[in-house]
Amino acid sequence: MKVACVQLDIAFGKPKENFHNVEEKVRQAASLGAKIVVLPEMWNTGYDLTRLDEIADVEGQDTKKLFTELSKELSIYIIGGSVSTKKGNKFYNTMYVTNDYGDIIAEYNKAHLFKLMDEHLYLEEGNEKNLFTVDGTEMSGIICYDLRFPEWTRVHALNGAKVMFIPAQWPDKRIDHWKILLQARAIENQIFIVAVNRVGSDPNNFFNGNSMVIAPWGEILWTGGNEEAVQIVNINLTEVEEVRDRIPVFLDRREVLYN
Ligand SMILES: O=C(O)CCC(=O)C(=O)O
Repeated sequence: MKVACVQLDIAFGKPKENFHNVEEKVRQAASLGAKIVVLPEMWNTGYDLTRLDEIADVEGQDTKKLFTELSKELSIYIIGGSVSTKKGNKFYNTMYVTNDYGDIIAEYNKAHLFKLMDEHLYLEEGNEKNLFTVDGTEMSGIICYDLRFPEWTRVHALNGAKVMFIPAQWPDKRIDHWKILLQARAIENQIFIVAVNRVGSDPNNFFNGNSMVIAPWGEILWTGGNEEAVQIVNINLTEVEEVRDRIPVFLDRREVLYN
């Protein structure tokens, strides 16, 4: 299955520019043969949180329109990273997922808000898991800081996810944590991890990419550099069962000990 990681720079607080860039890159990914296209976190506005009332996507309308149209036209799944949304009078960090017919098959609000970037002051946290099916295979998506909570990844794996997508705006100063945690989550859950970080900078942080695709045995299939990139990576889904046969972690769990 061909997955495209779209590692983007993001224009701070400028949704129009970002929509333009995203459309161009998604088209490029499709032309390279991608079946699934993955975007980074909060790509519409960046972390321009004080202006959300002006710039967040109201009810996700603009994002949903772009994704449904592109997915249908190009016959691709879009794992839409995330966008800042306004739903009712509240703001969220929201992932939309569309299938290759242009239907929205998932909508997820980031569950763990990141205090170091003031998310808790402006955004509401989500309370639902995020599971969806791509060509018959169960997959899932969490967002950035969610990665630091192994129980959150585990609960998705226990619910059948064989691939986990993780869009992010993870700053360069903690990029070692990003790489190690991604690899650990792949190995401990015996799943594919497809993690897409942004590049560039905003008024508070520098982002050096290092998007990653990791196989269930822990092999790193691709690591991005620190510039924009549209990278196709082929993942072989049968590896999940092969790895689980080799070391049957899920059969050996002792649920009774964990509460
Ligand atoms: O956990 C981290 O170090 C980074 C998290 C983050 O940047 C985010 O959740 O937006």
